[in-house]
Parts: sequence; structure tokens; C-alpha cells
Amino acid sequence: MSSEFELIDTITAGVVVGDDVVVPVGDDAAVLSLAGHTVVTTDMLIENVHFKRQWSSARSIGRKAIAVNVSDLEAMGARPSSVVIALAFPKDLDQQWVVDFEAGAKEECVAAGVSLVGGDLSSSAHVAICVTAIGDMEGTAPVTRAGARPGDVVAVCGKLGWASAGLVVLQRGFGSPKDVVAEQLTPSVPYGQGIAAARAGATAMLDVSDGLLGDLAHIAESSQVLIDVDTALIEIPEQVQRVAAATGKPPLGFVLAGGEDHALAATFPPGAPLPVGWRRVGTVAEGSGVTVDGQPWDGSLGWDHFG
Ligand SMILES: Nc1ncnc2c1ncn2[C@@H]1O[C@H](COP(=O)(O)OP(=O)(O)O)[C@@H](O)[C@H]1O
Ligand SMILES: Cc1ncc(C[n+]2csc(CCOP(=O)(O)OP(=O)(O)O)c2C)c(N)n1
Ligand SMILES: [Mg+2]
Ligand SMILES: [Mg+2]
Ligand SMILES: [Mg+2]
Repeated sequence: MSSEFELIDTITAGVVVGDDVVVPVGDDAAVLSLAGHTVVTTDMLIENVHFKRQWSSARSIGRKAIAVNVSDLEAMGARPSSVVIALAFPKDLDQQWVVDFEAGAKEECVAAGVSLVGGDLSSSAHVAICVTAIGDMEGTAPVTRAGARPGDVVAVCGKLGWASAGLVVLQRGFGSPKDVVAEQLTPSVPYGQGIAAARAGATAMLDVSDGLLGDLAHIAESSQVLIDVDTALIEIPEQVQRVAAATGKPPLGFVLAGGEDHALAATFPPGAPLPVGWRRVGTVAEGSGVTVDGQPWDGSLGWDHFG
């Protein structure tokens, strides 16, 4: 059993530090040197709400904690810079779990191109994680939720429906199809695509954390427009179809309302070529709210912590 400070030394050994870090992890606060406007976002991951230790390895949870946060930086069109990780866990938890969690977090930091510059440890009844991610606009304009205009094209980049199919599989006590379960345990965030979309002229953007329809409804509300999703443009992955068939759930529901894949969804001016890897899913029109094939959607729009 290590002391708190021995554990911090173990966790922070070998962190990869970017050029924009002036004072790294280990002091009272980190100091960064950013070229443009600073972008800040935070998301928590709570045991039994966002993950279960029976389902996920510590390493997967560490990776997911970083991925879901950097995803929000991508969604602004920012360059991801750094993260801080606050972690609370039961006193009787095997400390190897914590070391493995941090190893996963550091691994995802490298994949996402961010430096781990700080954090905090505490004890608590359940594992609770809070990551704050910092990015840099580097002189470019943020892509908010408020810029969509009638006539714009709605497009997505990344997976949709996989993570929620994985959740259903895990909830039923199964472990396959393996690739949907893997997506639930650690989403494959399309790193770099936020900046690509911004450069391609995206007018509004967000990451799909709660569900495509529910998240597009945020753009619709902020931009005061209507967003219509065209199901003829929606591809339902074969693995998701298998889970739908096995569980008797409608396959489209996973893709339209399943959360946690952290695809990026954005609107682009009509006629603008979409960046490579993006696919059209709908259209922006005058009006309000979200429709599917021109009709209101009577199913769930996505996850609601208090719904
Ligand atoms: N406790 C809070 N205090 C202040 N702002 C909050 C709080 N919780 C959420 N927000 C803000 O509300 C907005 C929506 O939050 P959320 O739905 O969690 O965003 P996302 O899905 O992108 O993570 C964000 O701007 C977030 O910063
Ligand atoms: C044990 C468990 N139960 C349920 C879920 C499903 N789930 C939890 S949070 C969430 C939505 C995304 O999380 P949130 O905290 O809302 O992220 P944000 O939108 O703030 O980025 C979903 C679909 C899960 N991942 N694990
Ligand atoms: Mg959030
Ligand atoms: Mg978001
Ligand atoms: Mg988020």
C-alpha cells in the first residue's frame, strides 16, 4: 500500500509533456503557454452511472475519461492542449487499479495529443472521476452550437450506435459482439476532425455524447433552426443490427438516440465539400426542433441523467 504522495509519483512518472507546458505536473498548479483563446471543458465519470468496474478494466476507464473530455474540445474546433484528472476511490480498492487507470489515461493522452498537467486524489465510497480539458483556438473562431443556418447540411464523423449497443450487451451479461462492447468501454473519438470541420467551414458543431437526436436538438435550439435527419442517409452498422435483432430493439434507435460514441456532428454551408471522413445525415431548415424524415420522432432522443 502506497501513501498518497507515493501513488502520485507512480502515476505521474513518464508523462509526455507538450511544447505548450511551461510548468508541468508536480507544482501547486500547471502553467501553459497558449497561442490563442483558451478553451475549457469538464466531464465527470461516476461508478455505476458511466461505467461498472465489473464491465471495464481500469485501463479502459482511464482511456474513456480522457476521450470524452477531449471530444468536447474537438467539438469547438480547438487544438487539444492538456488535461487534469481528479480521482476519488474507496480506501480498500487495490491500488493497482489506480495505477492501471492512470496508465490508460496517459495512453489516451498520447493518442489525443494532450499533456497530463495535474490532478487530485481523494478517497470516497465509489470511484468518481472528473477530468478538465484545456484547448487552444490558436487564432481561429470557435465553432459553437449557435451558427447553423437554414439550408446547411448536417454531417457526422465517427461511430454512431456502437456504444449504446455495447451497453445493452453488457447489461444482458454478454461480452460480444466485441467491437460494440469495446466502443462502450472506450469510445473511438475522431481526433483531429474538429479542426478539420472548422477549416471546412462548419457553422455549428458538437460531440454526440447523449444521442444524435438529443444532441442535434441543442444545435437546433441554440441556432433557432429546425434539423431534419434523413434516415435514407443513415447507415446501420451490421454489428448494431445484430444486437438489435438479438434484443428485439429497433436498430435505428441505437444510431439516432444511443449515446457515448462521441462522434462529431456539425452543420456545413450548402455546397461546401465535406471533409474526408464526414457523411451527410440531414438538413437544416427554418423552424425549431428536430425531425426524422420530416416527422416528429416519438422514441427517445438520448440519455438524460435525470429523465
Ligand atoms: N454544474 C454546472 N455548472 C455550470 N455549467 C454547467 C454545469 N453542468 C453543465 N454545465 C454547462 O452546460 C452546458 C451543457 O452541459 P453538457 O450537456 O454536460 O455538455 P456536453 O454534453 O458537451 O458535455 C455546458 O456548457 C456545460 O459547461
Ligand atoms: C453503468 C452504465 N450505465 C449507463 C450508461 C449509459 N450512459 C451513462 S452517461 C451517458 C451519456 C453521456 O454521459 P454524460 O455525463 O451525459 O456526458 P456529457 O453529455 O456531459 O458529455 C450514457 C449513455 C453507462 N455508460 N454505464
Ligand atoms: Mg458534459
Ligand atoms: Mg459535448
Ligand atoms: Mg461532454
